[in-house]
Amino acid sequence: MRIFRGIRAHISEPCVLTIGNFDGVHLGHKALLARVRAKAAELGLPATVLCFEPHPREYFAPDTAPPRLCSMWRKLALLQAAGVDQICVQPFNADFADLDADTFIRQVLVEGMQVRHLMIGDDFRFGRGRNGDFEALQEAGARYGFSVEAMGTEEVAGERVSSSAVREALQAGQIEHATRLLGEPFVVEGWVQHGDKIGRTIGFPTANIRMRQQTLPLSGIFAVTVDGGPLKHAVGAASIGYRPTIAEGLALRVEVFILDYSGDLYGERLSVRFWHKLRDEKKYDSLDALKAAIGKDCDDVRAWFATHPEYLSLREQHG
Ligand SMILES: Cc1cc2nc3c(=O)[nH]c(=O)nc-3n(C[C@H](O)[C@H](O)[C@H](O)COP(=O)(O)O)c2cc1C
Ligand SMILES: Nc1ncnc2c1ncn2[C@@H]1O[C@H](COP(=O)(O)OP(=O)(O)OP(=O)(O)O)[C@@H](O)[C@H]1O
Repeated sequence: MRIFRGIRAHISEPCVLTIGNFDGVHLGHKALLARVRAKAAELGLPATVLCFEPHPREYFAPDTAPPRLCSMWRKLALLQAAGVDQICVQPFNADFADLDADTFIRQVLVEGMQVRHLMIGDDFRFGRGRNGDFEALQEAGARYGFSVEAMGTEEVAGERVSSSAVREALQAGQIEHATRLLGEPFVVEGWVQHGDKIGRTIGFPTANIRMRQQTLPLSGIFAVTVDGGPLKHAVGAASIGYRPTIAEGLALRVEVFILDYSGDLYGERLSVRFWHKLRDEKKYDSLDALKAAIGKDCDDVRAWFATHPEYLSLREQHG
């Protein structure tokens, strides 16, 4: 898969194109990408994605933009797995945001990307003030010689699949629903770093995952599986929170206690898959009370996996 930064960076081939943020690469995105890939094969052209960095909402409202579902690296890996041939990552800056719909079509789609067929979602809007729509694209396509196709809405149980819906499910603790929308469990990936080494003193040493971002779309205590280093589909209890029992005002921490494992994971890169939320984080009166709570969490994790055998086949698929 080829990756370009910016539309003027030598995309010299005509292509079948789709555009969007693709945060999380959920089932709606996957359905759209399957259509793009099929059309690209039919026309003998590369299946191409144009996405933006930062996301437009992060550019316009950095303080209120929602947390990302995945890192740029994971997005690229998921797009590659979906059969995309090339990706153009366009910096979203003041100049780009200011392009009106006509200029966007001419400079970006026609001259920059050399689009021959454009596949978009049913709600796609573009250009300054989000003024451009499907009709504008069709009209321009007739003028410039490209075709445009809008994909019908991809739904799961009557609900439109969207990155926002996945975020809302995660925020509400409806992890199984997020899994249905994504088509696989939500993942946090990162390197294991040193924590405060309190966990081992209460019998629950944890792998602390280094996070780049300071916000995540979910919080609390979860049943998870962990892959990476020596671990393959290891079962664990994960905590995403601020550890109020230890002190006030601590930074957000993602940590996992891996059941039935003892060993050194420092410096390993782990993927933590979230299957089920057990509870919210709590401030306990003592470390003993915290220890008892984590012990119960581990029992609950075992019980959850024991009563949900379907996760076994899913973790084989997505491990
Ligand atoms: C399954 C699990 C549940 C946890 N629940 C809470 C909690 O409810 N409240 C809290 O303050 N900390 C909670 N923690 C975080 C602990 O405070 C943390 O693991 C401990 O401080 C060890 O930190 P360290 O890895 O830096 O040594 C939880 C951790 C795990 C693994
Ligand atoms: N459920 C869906 N059905 C059809 N097309 C979709 C669906 N979800 C997204 N798309 C399309 O995929 C492309 C990329 O989507 P994008 O990531 O920008 O939006 P989204 O997933 O709807 O996220 P958000 O919730 O932030 O709006 C767009 O063309 C969009 O219209």
